[in-house]
Amino acid sequence: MNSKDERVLNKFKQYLQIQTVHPNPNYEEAIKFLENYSKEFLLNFESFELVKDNPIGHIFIEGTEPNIPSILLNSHIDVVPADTNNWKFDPFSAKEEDNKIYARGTQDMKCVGIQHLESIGRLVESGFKFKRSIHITFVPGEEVGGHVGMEMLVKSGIIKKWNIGVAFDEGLANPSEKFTVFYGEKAPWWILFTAEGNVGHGSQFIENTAIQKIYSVMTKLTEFRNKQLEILKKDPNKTISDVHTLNITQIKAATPSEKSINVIPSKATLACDIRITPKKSMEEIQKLIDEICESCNVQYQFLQHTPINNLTDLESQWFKTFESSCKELGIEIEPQIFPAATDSRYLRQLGIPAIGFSPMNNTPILLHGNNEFLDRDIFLKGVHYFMKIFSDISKI
Ligand code: MET
Ligand SMILES: [Zn+2]
Ligand SMILES: [Zn+2]
Repeated sequence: MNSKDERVLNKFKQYLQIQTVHPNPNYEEAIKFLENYSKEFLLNFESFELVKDNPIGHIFIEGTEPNIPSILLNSHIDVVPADTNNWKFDPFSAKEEDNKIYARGTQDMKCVGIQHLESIGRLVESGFKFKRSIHITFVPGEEVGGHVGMEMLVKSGIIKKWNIGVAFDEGLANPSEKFTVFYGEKAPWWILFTAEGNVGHGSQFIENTAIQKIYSVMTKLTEFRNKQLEILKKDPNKTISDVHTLNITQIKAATPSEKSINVIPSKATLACDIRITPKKSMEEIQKLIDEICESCNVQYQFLQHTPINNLTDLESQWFKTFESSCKELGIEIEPQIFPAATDSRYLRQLGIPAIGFSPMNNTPILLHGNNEFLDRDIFLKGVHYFMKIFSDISKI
């Protein structure tokens, strides 16, 4: 192991140890860490807030042709919670066993954040001159919808100002020898249904209660969910990205006093997480929601809505160059549609081709799961892959 590799492994572990976990991510410490790390490569680092207490880290390297479209390397700083009781080690200790580093964020996606910075830092250090300008961003809030991070970067006009030609963001591990690359993703729609209904004594036959209405909503949503699963199961060539998914993730109803089991509450809510495949029209889903609201006499609101879902053109010069870099590296890639959501959707909405790539082959997909880990050698190889990919793509 050479000293550069030792160093980047330590950086990776330090970043993992910073508790940027919801619901109270420590962004301040992460930004300080990223700033110091950038300074070691003499990279220009700034941080700014578009939403209070949600800092965005930004490294800018001006290209020798600063007016042609630039390259964006984006990662999110935040991670989802981890239930310590179900882990082998403390999920924020970054403990290593059999060459595997265990921590929340090893796969999703602190690995990629470090790899972006380290690969660009090494190239700059070696005297490599980028033709295209490079923007590296570290954004908050991806795991809770991206509203305080990437969505704001887009809405504020900053992304437009940066004149981005191509963006890189997260992907997923692949348990085989191959690497998965994402050229699109499902559109997340998070919906909150609200029912209001009759109240009364818990001993009576009260009609049209809020809970009965929400129960009907649940039945209809579950029917839809089961139909999608059936479509998927029937055809062995289909993957989860070919169908919509739907999960009911919250149900709430109670009188203000939870002890009052004999009082029928006036209000009930249900939240569901729908992921719409870009292979089918969104209209079908909107119709389903409207039909449910009409027939069950409930209201709805979007907690998350992606009205446009663009794909990255696999024939574009950007993707073709990425593909040929991988070929030269001797790694095989499998282009796919991301089954969940990433910040790439905000970029693709602007028509920016985004490539979702987390270089993790021979690795089980453990994002958001227990004992999330990444092998140290796979992580280190990723730095080299990115060096080649970014230097190639900056030349076109
Ligand atoms: N990446 C997370 C997910 O797909 C949060 C994105 S916001 C819909 O669930
Ligand atoms: Zn992620
Ligand atoms: Zn995630």
